[in-house]
Amino acid sequence: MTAGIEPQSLLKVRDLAVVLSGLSILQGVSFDVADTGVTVLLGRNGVGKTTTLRAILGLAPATGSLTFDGDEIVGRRTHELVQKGLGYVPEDRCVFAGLTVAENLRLAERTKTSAYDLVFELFPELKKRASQKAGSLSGGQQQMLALGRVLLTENRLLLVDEPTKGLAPKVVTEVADALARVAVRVPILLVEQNLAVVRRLAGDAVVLAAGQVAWTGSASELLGDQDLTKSLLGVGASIDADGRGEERGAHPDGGTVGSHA
Ligand SMILES: Nc1ncnc2c1ncn2[C@@H]1O[C@H](COP(=O)(O)OP(=O)(O)OP(=O)(O)O)[C@@H](O)[C@H]1O
Repeated sequence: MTAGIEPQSLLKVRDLAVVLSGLSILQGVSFDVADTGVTVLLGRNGVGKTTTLRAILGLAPATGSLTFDGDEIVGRRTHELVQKGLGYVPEDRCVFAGLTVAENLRLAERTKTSAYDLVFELFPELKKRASQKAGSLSGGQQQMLALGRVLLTENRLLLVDEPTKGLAPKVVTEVADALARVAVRVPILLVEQNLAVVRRLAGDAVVLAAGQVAWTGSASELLGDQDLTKSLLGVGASIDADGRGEERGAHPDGGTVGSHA
């Protein structure tokens, strides 16, 4: 960070509540997303991380307050939020397998001045593979295509859900490097279970537990405290072959967040 320039809040989440199928999924969630770098949303399986991203995007019915770039956006429709500069990379990436890389990118164009130069600078592989069917890309390449799509337009904030899930360790590192390059340009609210990736990327961390905020602070502070990490996330572990961990005691250098205790 440049001396004297403090990060500002780009998104203020206050008292966010979501009820789905009669079940209270989020109860009074409040946190800030800085206007630079990566803010990571952590928590054990099923605590409401994806629901939080979906509520911000107007994809889940929410009450409370969401102030984005100074405007109240709670209850706004998703297409309006996309026009305001919220970009979403969902967990399943949503690339069109039967279309080429170029066609997938073209579908994301919103203006004539789409930022292809930036996308190909960050992800040269996408240019090389422009005529390849997206379904035949590796998992990591598909993730880069999904990131490339949200970078084509001038988004103010990217919401990225578990981009390294199911990827091999080497590819996890590539995707983490890609996210680091992206985060220099656009702030990211990231749901990520792999703590090595969190350590590599995150500035601020928000930990959810059972639909509420259990802890906020810096990611390095959280991961530097093994007892805290273990109590909040039930972790840690060394990374195994598929990049996921298993619980073997608290070693937050690697490992992935566990299930509910
Ligand atoms: N449409 C729905 N109807 C009812 N319950 C839902 C619905 N969608 C999600 N849930 C429940 O809400 C809770 C939070 O789900 P969510 O996907 O937000 O958790 P998460 O923290 O992202 O989990 P994971 O780490 O496993 O992806 C879960 O118990 C889930 O079963």
